[in-house]
Amino acid sequence: MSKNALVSFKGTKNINTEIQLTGSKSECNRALIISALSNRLVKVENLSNAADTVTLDGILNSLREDSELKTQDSRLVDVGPAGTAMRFLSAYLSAKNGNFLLTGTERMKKRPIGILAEALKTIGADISYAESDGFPPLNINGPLNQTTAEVKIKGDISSQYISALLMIAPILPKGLTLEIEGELTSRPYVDMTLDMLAEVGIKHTWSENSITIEPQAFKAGTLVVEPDWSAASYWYSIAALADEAEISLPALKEKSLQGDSQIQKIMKIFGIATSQTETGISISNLGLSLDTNQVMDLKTCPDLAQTIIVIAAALGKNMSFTGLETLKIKETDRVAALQNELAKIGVTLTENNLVYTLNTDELHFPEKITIATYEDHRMAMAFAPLALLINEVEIEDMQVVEKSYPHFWEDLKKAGFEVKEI
Ligand SMILES: O=C(O)C1=C[C@@H](OP(=O)(O)O)[C@@H](O)[C@H](O)C1
Ligand SMILES: C=C(OP(=O)(O)O)C(=O)O
Repeated sequence: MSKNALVSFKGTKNINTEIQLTGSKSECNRALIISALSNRLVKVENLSNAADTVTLDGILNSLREDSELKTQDSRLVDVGPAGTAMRFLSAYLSAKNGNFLLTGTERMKKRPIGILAEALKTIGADISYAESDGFPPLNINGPLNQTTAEVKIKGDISSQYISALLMIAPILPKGLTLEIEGELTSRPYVDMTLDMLAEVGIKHTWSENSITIEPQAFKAGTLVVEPDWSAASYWYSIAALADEAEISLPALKEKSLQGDSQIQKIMKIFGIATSQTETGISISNLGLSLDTNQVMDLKTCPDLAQTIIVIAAALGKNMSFTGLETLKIKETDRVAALQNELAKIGVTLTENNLVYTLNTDELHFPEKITIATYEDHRMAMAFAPLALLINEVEIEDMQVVEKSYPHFWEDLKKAGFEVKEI
């Protein structure tokens, strides 16, 4: 039986705390794949305890043991709800020797992968869809026999397809040239992939829409993972909804590989200041609010969307947002989930020509609300800070946070929230 969290905050809403966040799951999952591709020449430091990272690490370790046993049977590889693991392993396993059935949760079977699978087939991979065309599970028979280095790939559905291909490019006999068609979504994640590859000696060229990586060897080294900026965003939310806040987040860097570090800039409009300290970053609520009458484009930081939209709603800002299209194919349809749950505080989020606008004219805070989480960690973490404004916030299926931030509830308690498991 899954448990719910009953979250409340008694007394003055002053938050003064230091929170040690776990490593970025995006950086970790790249580091693990790169380490495996380099035959462990590349080491990883500060591995996250995010369930998605633990899952990928476990899979890569067991594949390594299996390959020592030289099993010929098809191996079942189950990533659960981990999108990056599904996409990165599709490419990784295509390049490896063996037969695999790559699968995940029921939701994973509804998250498209056809663009990546077809690109892999173009370069010579042997992949077929085990259930529905274009979706996991995938049958993969590796290693691929590379026929071409050139592949066109749509950029506007998920950047994970592109990162997956870029990581295997150095070990392919012909390397890869990806021609990205349409607008590239979530671009900072592609930059992160290329930056991490560069750290271990892999060069690339990016000219107009084409990224090329020649066959080349990984250099020995250690990829040190920074704490997770997407997780940090919930502390910005807490700072914004509190009366006063001073929160230290050790080991985070103002200039980060993670695109979600742009939360620093975004939150200025809600009066939250960030400063780099010797040990990490520190955020504080200055009590000022800047102009929120702008349309905010979230295409480069989709994982911040729920945090920012819930903050704006709770502060009564009728803001507009663009770049939310990809939210529909994440852990849940995040737009629908936001619409359902914001309705519980009288807020609507409506779409017109791909512009989403909040209407907070009927905003109200009941004594208690119960938030459904739709198997989405970010629904739980984006809504829990409302306990600073609402006496009791019940978050359904509290363990959902494990996907990226297993200590979330413990950290809330540390900051003075009461969290009861019910
Ligand atoms: O490459 C990555 O680590 C990620 C890319 C993004 O996905 P899309 O590129 O599908 O938007 C992001 O939402 C996801 O949480 C992690
Ligand atoms: C979308 C996410 O993850 P993934 O695509 O890796 O499942 C996320 O963490 O918000």
